[in-house]
Amino acid sequence: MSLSTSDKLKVEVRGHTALITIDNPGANTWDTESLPALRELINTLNGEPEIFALVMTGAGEKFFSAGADLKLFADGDPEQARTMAVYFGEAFETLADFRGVSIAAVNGFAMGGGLEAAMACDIRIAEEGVQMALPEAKVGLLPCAGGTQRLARLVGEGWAKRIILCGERVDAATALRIGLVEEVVAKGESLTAALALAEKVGGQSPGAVASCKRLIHGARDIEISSGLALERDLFVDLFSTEDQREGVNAFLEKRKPQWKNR
Ligand SMILES: C/C=C/C(=O)SCCNC(=O)CCNC(=O)[C@H](O)C(C)(C)COP(=O)(O)OP(=O)(O)OC[C@H]1O[C@@H](n2cnc3c(N)ncnc32)[C@H](O)[C@@H]1OP(=O)(O)O
Repeated sequence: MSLSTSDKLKVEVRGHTALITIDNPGANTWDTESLPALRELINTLNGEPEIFALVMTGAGEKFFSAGADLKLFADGDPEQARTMAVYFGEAFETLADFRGVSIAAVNGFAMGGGLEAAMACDIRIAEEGVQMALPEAKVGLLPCAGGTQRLARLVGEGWAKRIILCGERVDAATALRIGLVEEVVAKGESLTAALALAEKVGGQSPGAVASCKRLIHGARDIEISSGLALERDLFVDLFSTEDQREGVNAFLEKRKPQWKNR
């Protein structure tokens, strides 16, 4: 049984990692089929105790994703625009809240909603030569899939303004320098690098990882005193899980832990 409800989103499970490939012939654009499918897929993965990480990449060599299918905006229909904005929001917020670790293997152009998908992931690995942009204003639109919010948080307001307000494209080296991606690898190597990183997640307690992700995300929006209090509470909560005892005892017994995700 396929975990995906759309042919435009291929899924393959490799160990503890779900490999998601955006596969919409042309430019791997997002549309009214693939966005709800992504949201459903992440919800399904959240219920799969054996899945600790996901890797997202684009089919082919040229595009990670060129963003929204611009054909959908040709009529200037506000209702259709709202539908798309809601689909984007629901899909990428669900992706950002994925219980495990998400890694974007940016193997080609990441434009508009394509870059917004990558930014909704926890970590981005880009290939030399790829270009990234939020060029929505060039076509009279604005990034409505988290771009104005996530880019500024990742790279600061100055670079977010250069990229969004000036329509500047960044290459992989610049993206690394400004903090838009965490690693740059040779052409054709992003998937291997992303899967290798995802493999490392498999060595960590999934419950502890989920709590840490919640704390890191919360740190953006709450007072540090509240964040520190939540950190203590979630630390104590781990002691109600089997994996906490398994992790510490495996270390003391010099063996690999067997995570049960509970
Ligand atoms: C909330 C989200 C909003 C959004 O995401 S709005 C969309 C934001 N994205 C963009 O504006 C990117 C648009 N695409 C481009 O600017 C260019 O592509 C690239 C610079 C990425 C690559 O340029 P090049 O190498 O010349 O390729 P090519 O011939 O333009 O693209 C191959 C085929 O893909 C189609 N395509 C590319 N992007 C989109 C798109 N976003 N929506 C619909 N079609 C797209 C083209 O038209 C063409 O098609 P054919 O082969 O039939 O001529």
